[in-house]
Amino acid sequence: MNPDHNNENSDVGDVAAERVRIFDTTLRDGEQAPGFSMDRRAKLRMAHALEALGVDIIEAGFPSASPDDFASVSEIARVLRGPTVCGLARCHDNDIDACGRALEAARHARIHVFLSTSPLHREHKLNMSKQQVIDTACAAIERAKKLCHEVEFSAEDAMRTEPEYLVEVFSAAIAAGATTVNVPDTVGYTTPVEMAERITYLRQHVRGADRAIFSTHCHDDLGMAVANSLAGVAAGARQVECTINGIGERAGNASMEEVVMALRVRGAFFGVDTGIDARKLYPTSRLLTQLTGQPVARNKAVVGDNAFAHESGIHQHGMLKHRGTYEIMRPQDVGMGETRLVLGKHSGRHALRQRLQSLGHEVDEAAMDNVFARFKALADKKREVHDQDLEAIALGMDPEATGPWRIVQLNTNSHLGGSASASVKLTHDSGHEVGEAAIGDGPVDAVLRAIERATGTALDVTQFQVRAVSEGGDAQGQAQLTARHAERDWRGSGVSTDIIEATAHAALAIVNRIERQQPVTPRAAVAGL
Ligand SMILES: CC(=O)SCCNC(=O)CCNC(=O)[C@H](O)C(C)(C)COP(=O)(O)OP(=O)(O)OC[C@H]1O[C@@H](n2cnc3c(N)ncnc32)[C@H](O)[C@@H]1OP(=O)(O)O
Ligand SMILES: CC(C)C(=O)C(=O)O
Ligand SMILES: [Mg+2]
Repeated sequence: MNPDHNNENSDVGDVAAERVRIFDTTLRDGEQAPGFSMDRRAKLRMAHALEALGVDIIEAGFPSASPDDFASVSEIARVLRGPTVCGLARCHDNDIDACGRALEAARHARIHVFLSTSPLHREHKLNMSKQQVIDTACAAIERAKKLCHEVEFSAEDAMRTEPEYLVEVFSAAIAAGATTVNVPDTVGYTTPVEMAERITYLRQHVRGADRAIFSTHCHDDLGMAVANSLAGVAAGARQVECTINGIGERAGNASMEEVVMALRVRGAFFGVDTGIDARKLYPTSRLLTQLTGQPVARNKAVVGDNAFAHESGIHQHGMLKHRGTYEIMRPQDVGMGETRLVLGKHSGRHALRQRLQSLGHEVDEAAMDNVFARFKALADKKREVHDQDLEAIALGMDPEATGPWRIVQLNTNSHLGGSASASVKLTHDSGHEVGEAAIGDGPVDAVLRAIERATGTALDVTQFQVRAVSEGGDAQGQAQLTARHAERDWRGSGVSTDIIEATAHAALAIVNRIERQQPVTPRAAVAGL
């Protein structure tokens, strides 16, 4: 690789710019954690999303780790034209050369070499003296520099390293050609005050500090990764290493969405911003959960399901008066759709009335007490009260009623690589029994079709989710279905040790709701079965 070919994206000379570079390591540190491995296709998909998001540097992998990681880094380097593509290397000639080869086709490339500097790591892991660490790091940086103009050096376990020694390490690293010096809190041990002090101290004492970007790389073992990264920025760090959803070794890395939104929402406090298109944060987070199969917690900041959802009556009342009472950013700012006022046992009359009005039900003051009491009674039993439940209450019907349809028999048959068939026998409260069979793309589809035929109710399924609600081989599965019917969304759920049966119960719950709220002549009655 020509070491000068990527000069145009160089960090050097740009130190004063008040923009914080976002260095994404989802595809390296993020996928290093158990359960988060991604294959080449998944990594490439993620890399495109990160490019669209506007990250400055993508750490695409560790080329020496495996042939697939090498191939992933090469491919990402070849296809991405915007961000700098970076590969990680130990201070080993083979690692550095492999990194250089993997990045050959990159428009903007960076080799990231690292070596531990803390006493614990020097003594027990590397068996190196202080001077050997400096010499090894410098030799590695010089080798990398011959392959690539941009070289980052990380002092692994920097926050447990003697500060004066760290000054010597970084001074030597910059003299050897490092353009970014990274200060990792590898084990998530530090605190925000210490991080700010350390970055300030290093910027004051490292020789050649004005020729390099100082960077943070924080882990979340004590839940302070984002706070520590922001403290580093406040003290002058101009690169933050982070990951989508905060994935990474052990408890993870600093979460990109949190860092980015903190810098944006508290822009006046920090006085710096990033180049991230924040409206793509949520879609990118969702993509990662799909590619890894690892969901984020409901209460995760910025991208969790509850980040913009309110169930408590007092908060809902405030939100109805002024959004700013309980939200410091809008869900739209991070690409997440609308704020949700979820009705549950903590909700009050203001939110209930507003939702009923939006559903077309004006409830006068006299009737409201009764509607509210029925709503609370139901909410005590259910986690969330849905629109259909509210409609039933508003119409004076029983939201907990079951039937009229019930399952008597269910059989499914599926063949590997082929279609599946299902047959159902249902009874109707009117006394009729009806049996139907259908084929489909898999047993779930076949069962849904058989139920549609048997009940005469068309279900256009828009969402389908199955999750375990207990543990072990005999775990209960809960199926949740949302279906479109008569221009409305209808929800139903079913629980069984057999997920196909759970699905059938969920579908029937929807059909029953539709029938109870919009009484139709059941097919059984029409057919006279
Ligand atoms: C803090 C971090 O996140 S560091 C990055 C961690 N990521 C990974 O480890 C993922 C990828 N790693 C791998 O696939 C493998 O560990 C490989 C291919 C890199 C190396 O595998 P192996 O050669 O079998 O070594 P192994 O992983 O068992 O041990 C690590 C070796 O690297 C050495 N080492 C560790 N860090 C460095 C470094 N920065 N520079 C030079 N050598 C290092 C260790 O001392 C040890 O050396 P030894 O084999 O001479 O005892
Ligand atoms: C390789 C380095 C930057 C790292 O991941 C760490 O120290 O946590
Ligand atoms: Mg790390």
